[in-house]
Amino acid sequence: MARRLSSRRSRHSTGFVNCLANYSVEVQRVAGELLRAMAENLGVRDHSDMTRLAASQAVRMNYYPPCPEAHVDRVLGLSPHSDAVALTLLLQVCPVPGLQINRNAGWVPVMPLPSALVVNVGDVVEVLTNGKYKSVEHRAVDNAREHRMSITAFHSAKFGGTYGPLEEVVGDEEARYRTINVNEYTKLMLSGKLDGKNIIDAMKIN
Ligand SMILES: O=C(O)CCC(=O)C(=O)O
Ligand SMILES: [Fe+2]
Repeated sequence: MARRLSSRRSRHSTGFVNCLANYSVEVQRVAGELLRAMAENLGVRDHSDMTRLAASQAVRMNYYPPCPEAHVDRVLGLSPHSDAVALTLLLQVCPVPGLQINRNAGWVPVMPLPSALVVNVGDVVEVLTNGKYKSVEHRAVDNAREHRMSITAFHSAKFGGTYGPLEEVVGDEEARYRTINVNEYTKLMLSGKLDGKNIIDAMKIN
């Protein structure tokens, strides 16, 4: 009996692991394609200047239990922040709304659409494009009666290179952000807390 249970459990977890592995590969491919399209849109000749921003990936599952105290002034699922990575692809797993973006100083809900991915421009894309693409500040609110789940796939460059405004994009303008090595940037990212656009503020020149 115990053996049957454990083999069933391992069959289940194999299914889960395979499913997650396939999902992460496909989503990483989509992130690369989106970055390629951005490069083209910005006139960046070597697309790899942008596509390298999807070379590494981290996947996180967010679970928000029902919260009777849910009220934006008292309890939040996730505090306002921009993603400090390059590009986030987010799947809202449940039909329960919760994600909101900051637009014109107000919070706008992003309603879940079945099978649709939400794409969040992250701080690293803002830096490389010298602010032509801006990272989006967002937050998650809890629901009083229903639980909610989201899966976020964060994309960044591999360690070893640098993050800084691309010369081709800056052109005759001034670079508005510092250039920093990826390892240093990652330390900065991991040492900070979720607090609005604090990382991009630290990257701004002046
Ligand atoms: O749950 C959500 O919709 C937002 C998740 C999020 O912003 C994050 O994981 O960084
Ligand atoms: Fe986020």
